[in-house]
Amino acid sequence: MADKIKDAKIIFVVGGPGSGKGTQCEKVVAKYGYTHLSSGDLLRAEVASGSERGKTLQAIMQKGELVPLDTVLDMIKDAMIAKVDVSKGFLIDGYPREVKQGEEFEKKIGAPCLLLYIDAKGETMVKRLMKRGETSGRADDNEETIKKRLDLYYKATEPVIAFYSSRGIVRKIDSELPVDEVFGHVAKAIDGLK
Ligand SMILES: Nc1ncnc2c1ncn2[C@H]1C[C@H](O)[C@@H](COP(=O)(O)OP(=O)(O)O)O1
Ligand SMILES: [Mg+2]
Repeated sequence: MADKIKDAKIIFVVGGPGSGKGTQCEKVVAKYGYTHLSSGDLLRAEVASGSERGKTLQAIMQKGELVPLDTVLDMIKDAMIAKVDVSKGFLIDGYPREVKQGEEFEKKIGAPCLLLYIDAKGETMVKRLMKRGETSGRADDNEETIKKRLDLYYKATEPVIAFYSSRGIVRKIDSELPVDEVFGHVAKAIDGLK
């Protein structure tokens, strides 16, 4: 099983909260038959299940902090194994948040062939999240937590981008554009994969 995952295409999708990662991943799934795994969605599903682990996670996420590395990674790996036979590849959305997470992912699962850096301005992300908060029901889509998530994002993500840039696999995507135009650039990056 683990070997099969190694043969699959793995794309990291990185960007701030509200930058449009989920929106673009959905479109990639529809066009390319990839499996979309959002670390945030996996964690929220665990919270919704009401398990003990879910309760601990909820407390961390409500504060806008990062969940322990091994927890996220185990959840991603389990989800990948479940889908490996029916996927053209995997979109790992919202991960890695830190360089260390990326290194652990490669040790336990495999190496990414592409990192899509979904880039929007801070003010744009806040606006989109406030709007999403009206309907998302997400405990972290409120103004105070949004600010914390953005601060943490900027601190933690810049080193991640630098790390993978040095490998030449980062494609920066301007996510200020309308959704379909953003997707045009995303599709170009994926079509460029061998
Ligand atoms: N290019 C774009 N232009 C306008 N709105 C966008 C956009 N991409 C996403 N949105 C909207 C959809 C959501 O309500 C909100 C956040 O998008 P999302 O895909 O949930 O972000 P993320 O998964 O990165 O947190 O912004
Ligand atoms: Mg998302």
